[in-house]
Amino acid sequence: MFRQSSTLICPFCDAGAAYRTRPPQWQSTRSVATLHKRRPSRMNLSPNVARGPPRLEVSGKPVRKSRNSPFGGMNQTEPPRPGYGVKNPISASEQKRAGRFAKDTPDKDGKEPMKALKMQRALASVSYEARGRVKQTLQDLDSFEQFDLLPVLKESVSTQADVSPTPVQRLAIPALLGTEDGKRRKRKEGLADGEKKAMQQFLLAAETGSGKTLAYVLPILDALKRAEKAEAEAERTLAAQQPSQPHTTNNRLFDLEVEPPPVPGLNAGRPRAIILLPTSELVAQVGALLKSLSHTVKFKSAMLSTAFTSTVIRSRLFHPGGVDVVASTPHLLSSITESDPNVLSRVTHLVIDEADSLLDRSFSPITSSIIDRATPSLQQLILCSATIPRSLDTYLQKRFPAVKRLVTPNLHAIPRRVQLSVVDIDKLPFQGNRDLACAQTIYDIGKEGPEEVVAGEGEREGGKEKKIVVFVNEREMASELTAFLRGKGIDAMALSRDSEERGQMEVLAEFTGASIGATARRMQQGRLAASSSSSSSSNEKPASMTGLERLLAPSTPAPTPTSSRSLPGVKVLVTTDLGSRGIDTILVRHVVLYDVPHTSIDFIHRLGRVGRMGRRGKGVVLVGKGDRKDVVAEVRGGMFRGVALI
Ligand SMILES: Nc1ncnc2c1ncn2[C@@H]1O[C@H](COP(=O)(O)OP(=O)(O)OP(=O)(O)O)[C@@H](O)[C@H]1O
Repeated sequence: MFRQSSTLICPFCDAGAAYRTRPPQWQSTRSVATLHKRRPSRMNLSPNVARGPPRLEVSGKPVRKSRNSPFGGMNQTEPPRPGYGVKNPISASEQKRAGRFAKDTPDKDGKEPMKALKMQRALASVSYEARGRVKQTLQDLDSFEQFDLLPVLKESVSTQADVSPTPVQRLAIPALLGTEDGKRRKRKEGLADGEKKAMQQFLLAAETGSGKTLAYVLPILDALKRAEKAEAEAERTLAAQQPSQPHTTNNRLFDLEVEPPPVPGLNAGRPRAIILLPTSELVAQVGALLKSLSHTVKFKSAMLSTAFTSTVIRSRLFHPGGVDVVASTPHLLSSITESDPNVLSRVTHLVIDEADSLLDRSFSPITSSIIDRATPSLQQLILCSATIPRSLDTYLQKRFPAVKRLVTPNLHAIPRRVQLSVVDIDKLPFQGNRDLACAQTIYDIGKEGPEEVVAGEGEREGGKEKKIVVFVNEREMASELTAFLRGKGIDAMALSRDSEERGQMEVLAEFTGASIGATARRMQQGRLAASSSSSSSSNEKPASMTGLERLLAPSTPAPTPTSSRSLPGVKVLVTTDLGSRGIDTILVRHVVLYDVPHTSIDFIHRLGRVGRMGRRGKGVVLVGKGDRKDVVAEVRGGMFRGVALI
């Protein structure tokens, strides 16, 4: 029964008859039933029940019946809204808490959301359509023989890599040679004397460990050798065209014969190609590749970095025999060119390797000034990177809008052959102790079965040991964690900007498998010269010490044998971002991310130390309370699906 102002509506009356307030006979339901000559117990539903309750009105306005009452859901004449009452299997907040925030399922637009990574707005996007197009064009190239490279270069490649070219090499080599359309090399004959071809600009972007170095080194060497040949031919032609002057000679028979002054090496201090790299370690790595190629291709290379003394640097750069290719850090090269601007006067090829680092806010002014000063003679500017951050993308659009982008189909994707697992440090037994979780993870890896053996690697120095790289976000943490791990009986070494530069090459060589013989010896000589010129401090250690001995020597934090445990056959490198860029850690199968990386760029570079050149690899990320579990989940989801991170 509904009370409406002073009107009462009878629930038994089909017509919904209204009565005046408090009629005497409405003392009870029974009396009402009697009034209508019906028994409540035999009540039938009205055939008009589907019409719904009578429309209630107050002062002519409809009144909404509240559903928030025990009978609110009764007598519904319309179906409830779609999905009403259907239990959501996992609510959005539940999913978020569980760290699996619906990243594996596309949203309603069919796009992969990657919401957390999107928030970071770190990487420039490359359309899947463009990737697909590139993939198709690369299909037919499967041998170095198909490239228009000089035969001597093709031969030397077979000593470097006895296999087929990688996608980035298939893409970049023809483009840099100018033969990507299948036509013959474009010659410069059409140019008038002194006229210079417009500088070509390339961005070479491909996944980590995919052979980018060889992809730009081979075409550069090819160009240098061809230019050298062309110059020699031109000189010969010029000499042949010059008329012989017998009369003059006869007339001067009694003149004093004046020898032309000795021409100092024309190439001394004026390289034709320069490769800029962000760290001394990378200079050494690329320098080693150049050195090995120079044995067959015959050219002169020099590596310049602060790991060498100024005497060594000068003697290399200004060697009377000349220098063709220089690998250097930007700061060092910039300071050299301040005092000797001619160093850049003949450069035809300039490579900015790890361009995302070298053109970021900290490096950009110095790198840009080198580009500016080299531009007058430059034929090719090659930017090379494993990631294209948005900042680099914007820089290129503004500064080099004509840059040709050579981007491989798998750019920004961490390969599926790399597995990423997660260790929750808040759970037992770690209870938030990240150091302990890291040590236990290393022990777990150490106790796993033997590693996949790759042909040739077993013979390399230390090839049978397990190599693990641990990445930390803060460089102060590198030495702290190293000391902790040593205390737990783990053979750990630190590599960060705080570490002594001495010994870094030797430390890295244990993880890259690089021959530390000649290169390290040269670096050692450079360092020795430096140390002898500076006042010897009590911290100086004998030069004969190996990298490990140096690290273990008293001036560095000594390993505290607090643990009776030990983990033989495992070597650990604790490093920062310094060790994540470009270092070819080909012997490493495991990476531990002690901290959750700040951006997807860091994820790509750090996990890129494993899974290089088709190898398998494992990554373990330690996550705790304050960490971005959503980011980790998205990266894992992306890796699982084999899609590019954003
Ligand atoms: N065609 C090839 N076949 C097999 N191995 C190759 C080939 N080209 C290069 N390599 C080897 O692959 C390894 C990785 O090469 P490189 O360091 O140039 O990779 P990258 O793409 O520059 O990596 P990053 O982005 O980490 O700097 C090196 O050990 C190199 O010798």
